[in-house]
Amino acid sequence: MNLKDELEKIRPSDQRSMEETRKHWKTVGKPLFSLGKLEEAVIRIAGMKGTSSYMLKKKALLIMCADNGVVEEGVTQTGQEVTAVVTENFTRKAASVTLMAEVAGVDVFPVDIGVARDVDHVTQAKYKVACGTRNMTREPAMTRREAERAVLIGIRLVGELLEKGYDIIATGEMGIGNTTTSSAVVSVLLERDPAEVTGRGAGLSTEGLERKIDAIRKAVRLNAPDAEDALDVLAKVGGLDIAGLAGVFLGGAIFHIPVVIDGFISSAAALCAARICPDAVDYMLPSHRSNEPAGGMVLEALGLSAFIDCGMSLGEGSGAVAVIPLLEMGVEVYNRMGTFDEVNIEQYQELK
Ligand SMILES: O=C(O)c1ccc[n+]([C@@H]2O[C@H](COP(=O)([O-])O)[C@@H](O)[C@H]2O)c1
Ligand SMILES: Cc1cc2nc[nH]c2cc1C
Repeated sequence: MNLKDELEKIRPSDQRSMEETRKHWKTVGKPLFSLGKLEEAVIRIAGMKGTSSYMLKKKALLIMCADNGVVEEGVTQTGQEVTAVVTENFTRKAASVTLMAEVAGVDVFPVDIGVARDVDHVTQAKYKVACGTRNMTREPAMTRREAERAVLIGIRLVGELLEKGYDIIATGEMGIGNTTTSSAVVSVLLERDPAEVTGRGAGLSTEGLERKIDAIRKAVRLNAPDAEDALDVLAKVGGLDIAGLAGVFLGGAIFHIPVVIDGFISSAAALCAARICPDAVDYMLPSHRSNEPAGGMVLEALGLSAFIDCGMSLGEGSGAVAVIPLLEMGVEVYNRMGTFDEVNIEQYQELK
């Protein structure tokens, strides 16, 4: 698999299917546009799938798990060993998102793309690019080749889920230190000062937050990532989880499957994918606005608006899984609700 060849397969979403869906919504026996963003999502998914007639039956959550060398700089409240523990808990239904996924009927696929130690029962070792990244305040987090391998793994995993019959993919990640790498990536790509886009992650003291901002400044100064080259940014100041997820977003566009963005880290990956191939945004769906300070900022840069805003900052795919039932409800009304004629109501006129 070659990244350039894969990217050439990406086309914008299908306008005709979107137009048909938009037209049908106007005949559904309810006040026009009253399901708001859900109606738009149903229209956008039609464009992604290239048909106005579809269902969201099989739902998957892909969780990219990886460690980050920058943790050595004291930028996190917990040690990096937590990454492996939570990763293993995904396979035992003992993590928060696995309980949420059970409620939503979403199948969970944890992927060890770069956890520092070997983890049990997680998708095969073939996906592990490295045992964590290097400390970006001292050297590039990874080589360009490693970043590209992680992106290609993300693409490949989407292809495998398509073969298994999945209709929609939620994204998630687990990696102590990945809010530091995400803030670094976002600060470079959006040309923002690190202080504006950096928060407390999974809980950090005010002193720790200062160290985190300093570490990002140091890493960006030392590695000088090229803001015009998202793969360079990923390699120098990103992480294997972010690179893998960027691949998942690109994979959605290649295989015509909607991919749901989760929180801040997942949004940073979506931004990288959008910079690598702008048409990939057509295949992304937002979920929630993360409580990290730049959560909303990244969605805005992507031209997307969150469905829910409830102060979440858990990651793992929790926000993406939370909106799946909402999306299914939108599709259900679109497919099964009677038209004005069928429910004996005279059709409303669209206000001019
Ligand atoms: O998704 C988010 O918006 C989010 C915001 C803050 C923290 N997290 C989760 O917390 C971990 C990263 O936090 P930290 O402080 O170790 O960088 C990582 O495993 C993420 O899943 C996730
Ligand atoms: C316990 C724990 C669970 C997490 N899930 C996602 N990030 C996390 C960070 C910690 C510390």
